[in-house]
Amino acid sequence: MIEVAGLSVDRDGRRVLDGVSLTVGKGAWVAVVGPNGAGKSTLLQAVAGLLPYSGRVALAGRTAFRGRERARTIAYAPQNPVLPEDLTVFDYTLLGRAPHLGYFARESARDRAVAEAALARLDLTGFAGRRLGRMSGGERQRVVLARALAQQAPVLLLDEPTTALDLGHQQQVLELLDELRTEEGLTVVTTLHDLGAAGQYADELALVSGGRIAASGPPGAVLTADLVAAHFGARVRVTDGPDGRPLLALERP
Ligand SMILES: Nc1ncnc2c1ncn2[C@@H]1O[C@H](COP(=O)(O)OP(=O)(O)OP(=O)(O)O)[C@@H](O)[C@H]1O
Repeated sequence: MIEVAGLSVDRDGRRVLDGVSLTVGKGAWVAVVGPNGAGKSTLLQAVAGLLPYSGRVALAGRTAFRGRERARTIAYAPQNPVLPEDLTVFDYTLLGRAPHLGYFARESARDRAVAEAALARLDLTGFAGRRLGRMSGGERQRVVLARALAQQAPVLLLDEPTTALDLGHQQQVLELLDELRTEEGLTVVTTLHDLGAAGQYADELALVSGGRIAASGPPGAVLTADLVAAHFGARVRVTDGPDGRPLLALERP
């Protein structure tokens, strides 16, 4: 579903991604992990077509998109979105339907139903009439995810979708993404700072470090104490969980 080959990106004249290659199959969940400034968000933005790059990015075999076609293929939720403070939660979520509307067309009853369903999945039904400027950080983050879901694109690119969420909502969002890919065949790419969550949910991890892919593969191959020490400068103990997925615990140096 996503094929990235030899992807390089320069920002302010500095190479921040250098020859990155990554393949994500339909229905797969790849977690992009790595230290601060490694290039994770840049990778997602380039795949979403929001940054100029060199190299190849193909989505469902296509490299060129016209108009709103890309937005019908990919829903992207940024790490730090700028939200219009006066817009209501419902109207913001409804913006996710824009790629499906004809020019000058109004949203249909079905578009409104899709937006309502997305809000319900993120526990936000009671907030539909609230203005975005009056929401907490975690509530706003869930609204951004609701808008991405309302887009009904087959590929979800989510930059740190759980950072502002309390533990219960983190689990809810991660379970929801798992359900979307296993039951509806969506392809999911997330950046995740929480390596434990990445190891529990993704089927593959891509470790980005210094603008390159330093390691990739199933969670057990990437979440090793040595790789975590080498790329994050952190000391962790890794054990096998009951399902064979790695469990990480921080160890004091
Ligand atoms: N708008 C920008 N203009 C110029 N340089 C940028 C911009 N955004 C990010 N960078 C630089 O590009 C590099 C990669 O940044 P990026 O945001 O992709 O990292 P990241 O891995 O997502 O980091 P974090 O974990 O801190 O979110 C960093 O060196 C960063 O300073």
